[in-house]
Amino acid sequence: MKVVTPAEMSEMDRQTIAHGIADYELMERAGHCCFDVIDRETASDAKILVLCGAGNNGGDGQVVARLCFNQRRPVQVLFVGNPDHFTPNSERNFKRLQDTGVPYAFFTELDDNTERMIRDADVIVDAVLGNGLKNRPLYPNVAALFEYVNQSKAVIYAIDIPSGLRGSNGLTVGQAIRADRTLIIQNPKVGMLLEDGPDFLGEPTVLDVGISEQYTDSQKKVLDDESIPKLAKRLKNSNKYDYGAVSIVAGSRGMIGAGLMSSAACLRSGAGLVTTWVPESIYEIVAAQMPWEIMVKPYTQDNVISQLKQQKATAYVIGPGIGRKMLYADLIKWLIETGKPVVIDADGLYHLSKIKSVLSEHAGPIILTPHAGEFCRLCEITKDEYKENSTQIASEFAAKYQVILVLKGYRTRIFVPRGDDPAQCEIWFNTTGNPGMATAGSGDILTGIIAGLLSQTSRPEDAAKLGVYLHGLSGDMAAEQFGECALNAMHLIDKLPESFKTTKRNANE
Ligand SMILES: NC(=O)C1=CN([C@@H]2O[C@H](COP(=O)(O)OP(=O)(O)OC[C@H]3O[C@@H](n4cnc5c(N)ncnc54)[C@H](OP(=O)(O)O)[C@@H]3O)[C@@H](O)[C@H]2O)[C@@H](O)CC1
Ligand SMILES: Nc1ncnc2c1ncn2[C@@H]1O[C@H](COP(=O)(O)OP(=O)(O)O)[C@@H](O)[C@H]1O
Ligand SMILES: [K+]
Repeated sequence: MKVVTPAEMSEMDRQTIAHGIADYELMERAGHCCFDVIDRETASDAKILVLCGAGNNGGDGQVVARLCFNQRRPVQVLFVGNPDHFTPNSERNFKRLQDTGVPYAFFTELDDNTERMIRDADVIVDAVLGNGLKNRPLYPNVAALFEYVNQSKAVIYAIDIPSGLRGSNGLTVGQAIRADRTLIIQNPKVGMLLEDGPDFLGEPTVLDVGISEQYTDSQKKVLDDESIPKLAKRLKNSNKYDYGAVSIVAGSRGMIGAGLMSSAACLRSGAGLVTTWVPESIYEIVAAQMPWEIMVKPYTQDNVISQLKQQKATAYVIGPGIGRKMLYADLIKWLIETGKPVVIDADGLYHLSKIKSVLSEHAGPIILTPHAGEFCRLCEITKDEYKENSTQIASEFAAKYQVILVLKGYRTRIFVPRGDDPAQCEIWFNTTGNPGMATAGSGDILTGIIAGLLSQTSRPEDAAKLGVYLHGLSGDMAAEQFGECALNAMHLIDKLPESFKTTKRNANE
């Protein structure tokens, strides 16, 4: 399924209409689909209040109200928007609403009457602002209304997108409806998956109203059980060298756990051989704690490259827990020059940010796994610039440097460049994971998983996609067992076997 921007959604609407489905018919379908869900989930005597804007989102709301009324449900409409600005289809539905006899009122300000309407409602349907939201502050009376609605006890259903939430980036225009359920028309919008979007959305359901995603060339897609790549079956006639030898440069004094976690996750993800390189000063203690299967080797600032040269590796990791005291620029340059796949994470990204130009030319695949802060440093942008426009900036970065970018967050995105046009960059939005994973070491484990998979496939992007998906799935399984609060990074490693097994596409091992 594609993820779209509001502009791409509008183009899909336009093309679908141009190809023969009348816009009034589309609105009718959208309203019917929303009504079906609400009708199914709501007690027959629940008092329903539908808030309708002047645009087509409000038109969808009017259809819902009419259908509720026809089913003898207690329903009324509050118009939040100037009726002089009705779109033609809203206007047409307004006439039908009047003919049907649905009770309605016009909102002017938050007075006793509107407060009572909201207080009395069991269900509030938010159809004020949808895909046509513009990035300007709400009028103060509407902002006050939204605040009051958000405090109500009613179950809130948002149609298409919670009003006030920006479909482009998940920021609000200052205030937005905080929905319990969002009934998404046809395709998820980018902003539903980023920043505040998921918290305002509540529980989402995507409704198929017959708008076709073939009418957009959006390269943004949902990464789910259906779309994850498949690992090749292990041949009987194979040995450990067929599944890669990963060299991991990780850990420093005070941060020994990072290397342990990355390495253990890498091993669990199927790498044939894992060697972990640590500074001499922590060698003894790391070696004592490392799983038996993993080789641990010491290095110093002076001999690190010559040491690594002696060990044949099919993929490299640099970063988890390496800190900022030692110098890693030469090592990073050398790793990139080997032409082998390299995963750069955590403080590896800090060191990389000082020598970013080394990315300009590279032969082998590079996977970078920054969280938002690390990415901002790498791109020299502010947090606000990131929030406003992260999808565009990250596409440009991935295309410019020809790297696979794993941009971590609640819904981690994997950017896979296709040529040097950022518009062609594939963006995969992961669907697994939960806030319980916001815990120390969780990222180190992701890096290990990706490296382990990288050593078993010739398609690095597959390792990134599958790694992110399985990491999140392990997190969901751990949250299911322990709850989000008590979830620790090590639980993710414990759950890896189960997540590998239950992933449909890998279950035929
Ligand atoms: N055929 C189709 O296209 C289909 C569309 N469908 C539905 O239509 C929805 C999109 O409808 P849309 O394009 O009419 O825009 P919509 O979201 O109603 O908003 C426009 C109104 O909001 C106002 N407004 C905007 N920003 C504002 C702000 N910051 N603060 C305050 N007001 C603001 C704006 O005011 P104006 O800027 O004109 O003064 C105007 O009145 C989509 O989400 C889906 O539900 C489905 O039925 C399927 C078929
Ligand atoms: N709120 C959240 N919901 C889902 N996943 C999260 C959340 N916060 C963090 N994560 C995931 O946990 C990992 C954290 O990585 P990172 O910030 O590098 O942590 P660390 O450096 O402690 O290992 C990432 O994979 C990220 O996607
Ligand atoms: K809405």
